[in-house]
Amino acid sequence: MKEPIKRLLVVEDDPGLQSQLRWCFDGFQVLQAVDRQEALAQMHRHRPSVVTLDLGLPPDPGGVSEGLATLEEILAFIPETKVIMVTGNDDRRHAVKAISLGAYDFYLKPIDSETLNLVIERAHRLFELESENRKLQRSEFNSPLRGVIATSPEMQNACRTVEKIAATDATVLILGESGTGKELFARALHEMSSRSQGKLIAINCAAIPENLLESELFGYEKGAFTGAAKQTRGKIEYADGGTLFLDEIGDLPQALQAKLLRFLQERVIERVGGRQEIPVDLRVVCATHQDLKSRIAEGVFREDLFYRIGEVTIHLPPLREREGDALLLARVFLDKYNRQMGKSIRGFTKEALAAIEHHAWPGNVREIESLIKRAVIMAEGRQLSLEDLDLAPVDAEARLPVTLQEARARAESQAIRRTLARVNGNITLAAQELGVTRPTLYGLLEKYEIKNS
Ligand SMILES: Nc1ncnc2c1ncn2[C@@H]1O[C@H](COP(=O)(O)OP(=O)(O)OP(=O)(O)O)[C@@H](O)[C@H]1O
Repeated sequence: MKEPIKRLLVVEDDPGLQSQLRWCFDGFQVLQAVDRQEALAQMHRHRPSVVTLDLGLPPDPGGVSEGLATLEEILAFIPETKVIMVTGNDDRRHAVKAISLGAYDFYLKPIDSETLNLVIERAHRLFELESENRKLQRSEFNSPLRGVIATSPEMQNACRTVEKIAATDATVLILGESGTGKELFARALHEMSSRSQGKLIAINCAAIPENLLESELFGYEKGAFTGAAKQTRGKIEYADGGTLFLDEIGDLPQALQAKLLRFLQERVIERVGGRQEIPVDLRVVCATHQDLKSRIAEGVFREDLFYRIGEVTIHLPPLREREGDALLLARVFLDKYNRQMGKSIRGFTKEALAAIEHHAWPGNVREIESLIKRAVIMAEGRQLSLEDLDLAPVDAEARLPVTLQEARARAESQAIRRTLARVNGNITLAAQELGVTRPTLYGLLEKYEIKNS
């Protein structure tokens, strides 16, 4: 395999140093720039992994303001870039400031090419390691199904079911609230199946008026009804060899339920106004957000059709019941819209993370995606905040602990409060129940600021 090109950008306004630096790096394609504008143009064009940046650049060659501003703009554009500040000896203080702004390292003039080579090689290796790591993380996050992002056990299970049944011809029923990914799963199932060369034809049974749905699904013969000017194939015929996705199957009118059942049993259709039986070979995937069992109890959905379409049933839980998925989706969508809109927002504030975890997400994945998209467009800071997301803050008590230490502290303080409440504030009894000495318990009350009244 061809090695990727290693690119280094040298930002230096001194022509002597510039030509010295041009030739001293083995294995790198060296790009050059003399000021901020050129440096950013090179960043946009070549995206180098490492940049050496002179702190004193025109129009402020004697100061540091232009060097620091260039550093900030490079990092705002590609935060992962390894920027090495090249400074004079008396600039040490400013070099440290540059590190606090996100520079990778600094290097004091005069330049010793051998040492600088080592520093740059190491920076490049770190850049590569980090980007490899990011790729691995992404593939870990991504389930085996294309486009499906999930980490919760419930969703991993749903993905495994799809993998298992993809190669079969089983009719599949996908259940879940609106926005949980039913259509996404239907598409993934189609793509993994042996019918992926065929078409996936989707039809929303709730969106088409009842009198049109029959001819839409089954097609019609010329003259079947007023306006039927020519023979027309229906969606089922179009899906021949592929997959038919019937969304909102709970809304299928009863007359059509009987007709669909017949098709599922006999695998032939008759166009509206026709007598000829036409064989069609396809897989049917249905979805609904409704509770079909209660639709059956109400007498509006056929029980025999329910069993026929649900040879395999996949439940997609609402987002609020998927442990860890909301945060993961938020991060992945932030990444996606950062890239799409050329922004470089670095994650979320702590409060925003807690709110994302606790929000009920009635619109599920669709809601979280559009929220993050809007926030990326509107946000002005480096991180997305509660205000950017327009989410309600979570009170500290309910917030999930972030570190193990926090988790332990929270559990300890909760146990103490509960025990004290149970024993009516009796310290001796509480200490006994909790298995600690009285002095230890007093210490803990102080630590967690618990008032024993
Ligand atoms: N696990 C997921 N990973 C990534 N994107 C997802 C996931 N689940 C859903 N989405 C995205 O969320 C949006 C809504 O998903 P989809 O249309 O599949 O939901 P649905 O359950 O069919 O909704 P409805 O019942 O309203 O038709 C789509 O843009 C989809 O790509």
